Amino acid sequence: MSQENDGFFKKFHETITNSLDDVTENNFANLESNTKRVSYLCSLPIVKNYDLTDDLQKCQTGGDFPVKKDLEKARHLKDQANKAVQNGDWAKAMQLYSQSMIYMPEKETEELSIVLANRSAALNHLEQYEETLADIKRCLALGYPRHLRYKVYERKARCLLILKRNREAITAFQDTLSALDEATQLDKEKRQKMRTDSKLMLEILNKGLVLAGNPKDPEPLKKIPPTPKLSGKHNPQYSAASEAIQIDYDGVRGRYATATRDIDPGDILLVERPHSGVLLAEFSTTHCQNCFLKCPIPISCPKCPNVVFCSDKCSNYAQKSYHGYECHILPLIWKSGCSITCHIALRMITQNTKEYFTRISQELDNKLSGPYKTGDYKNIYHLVSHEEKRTKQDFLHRTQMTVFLVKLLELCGYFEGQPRKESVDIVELKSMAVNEKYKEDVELFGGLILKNLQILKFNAHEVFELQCPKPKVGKNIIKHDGKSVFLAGAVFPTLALFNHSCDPGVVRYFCGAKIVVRAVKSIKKGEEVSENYGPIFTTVPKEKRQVDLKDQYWFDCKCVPCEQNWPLYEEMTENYMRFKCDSDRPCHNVVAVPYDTKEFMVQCGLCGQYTNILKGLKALQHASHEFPTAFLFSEQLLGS
Ligand SMILES: C[S@@+](CC[C@H](N)C(=O)[O-])C[C@H]1O[C@@H](n2cnc3c(N)ncnc32)[C@H](O)[C@@H]1O
Repeated sequence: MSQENDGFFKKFHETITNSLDDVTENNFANLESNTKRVSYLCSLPIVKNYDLTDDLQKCQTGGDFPVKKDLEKARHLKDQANKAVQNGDWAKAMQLYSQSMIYMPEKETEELSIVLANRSAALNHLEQYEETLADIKRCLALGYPRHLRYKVYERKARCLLILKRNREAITAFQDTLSALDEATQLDKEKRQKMRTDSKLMLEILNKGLVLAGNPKDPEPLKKIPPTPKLSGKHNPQYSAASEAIQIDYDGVRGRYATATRDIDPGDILLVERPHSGVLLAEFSTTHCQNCFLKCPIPISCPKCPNVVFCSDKCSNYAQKSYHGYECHILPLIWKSGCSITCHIALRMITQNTKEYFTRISQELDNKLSGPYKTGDYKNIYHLVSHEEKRTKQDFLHRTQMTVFLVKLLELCGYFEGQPRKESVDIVELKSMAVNEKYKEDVELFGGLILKNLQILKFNAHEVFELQCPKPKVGKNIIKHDGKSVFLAGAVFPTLALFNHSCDPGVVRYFCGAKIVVRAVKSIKKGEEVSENYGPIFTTVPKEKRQVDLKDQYWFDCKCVPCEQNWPLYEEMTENYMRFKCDSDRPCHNVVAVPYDTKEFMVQCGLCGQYTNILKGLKALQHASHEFPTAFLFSEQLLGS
């Protein structure tokens, strides 16, 4: 994935890089800490005085980039939705009301409540009863006009009836009756009819409840699929992982996972939510900003039209942590063209308070102790960053990104400890200079962001959504044309402790933002449990795998397929079986044997020794019984 796409950051990077003289570059290269690197770059006049005005003006006029709420647009969309209702197109109406809601300014509470009430009617027609109830709750909370409330109470009562929540339906019919007293604009006859109907329903429901022995209402339906559970108990030290895994260490490979017991194919070894995860800009109004689930019935942000949420829970969480700040700067992040990695590095800060980092800053360099928790930034801070191997150019580039991200933190109010009230005008980012009064904040948060950027290169994962159009059903087969779509980037601190193999023991997939890691083969107690960072031996030649892994993750892969030079799938013909040379001499050759051979001792073409193939055949038979599809799928790490 490319580091940046076109945007104003690229120009900033090129200008600064080309303007630094040798002395300044050497001064920078001699700095020994991230804090010093950021402070130094921030103090350079060329950086402080860098003028962004022109670039930003261009951004503002370039295309329909949504930045602020827009009452006119919201009203237009509402009118369109009303027309769709008249045509009986409830699905279109639902979409248009959702769009209207996204653009409606927060202060237009009554109009917003009407849009929500209308959307609840569309949802009711679409038989989305739980969602209808949720919108009714929201519209009432926003102060839906009293003289209209009878409509939503009656709708609520009928939804609850369908959901067999009869006790709640009784309350809703009672509310309908009370609301009818205030329905001043409703035709007298209609009002009377509605009153009679509601009373009748109350009578039937009350009698029904008594006859049934006053049963409790069923629980509301939950639509989110349950997250798979770990096989066996949680590891007491690494609670996102199963007890079947432990984390070991050696001087060459660093930390890596090993099996504490025999692991079977299909075992779930890890289920982890991201420490931080960021949705790509192109999915910001189709998927939940917080959990990445698709949002056919979105909830909007009260302040900006740039993101949507799938539920009040996700919305409340995001508003209270990162989105309160990012609401102001998201358009700037996207327009800057900086990578998703930069955004995750920033999110790792905005999701926690300034006080949190100030409090833990003294402990960050201490050795890790206590349970390893996904939400604990201290664990992130200790992930591999290969700081000692970095070049001056690498530091310079990442420090420039940091300068920009620190500026964004200033703009959104982070250094003041709370999100700013008024929205940021894009031209406020006139230069990269940060107010002198935030000098200490620049040091602390600049240092952390620069560290985050280094860590993310080796430890972030791409988050995918599996998109499956309707399966094609043929004679005796069901064919899915599913494809993985890159949706977001995230860092999973426990999974980040797994090392790579070109013949991995696990695959990973996603349930919303949570990652699930399952074994794809038998792994014996004491063996390493490796994941795959992208290149797999079956499809990528050894030379390319070695180069890519060295280039992106800075290690020499010595996994078995690399050491023994296993062939690609396409190089394997059905006419030959392949066996590792099993001679007593150290030989890495793979011996090709015709499948119809009558011999069981075959001679290696390299060392001349003989290998007994019966042992290998037996192992092969055993493995194919246990788990025939070893390689379900594997996605790349984010590496940038
Ligand atoms: C995601 S981290 C894996 C955990 C890491 N070993 C640790 O100590 O935290 C990726 C880094 O681990 C190391 N690594 C991963 N797989 C490796 C392997 N097969 N052999 C040697 N080092 C490996 C490399 O330094 C790589 O940049």
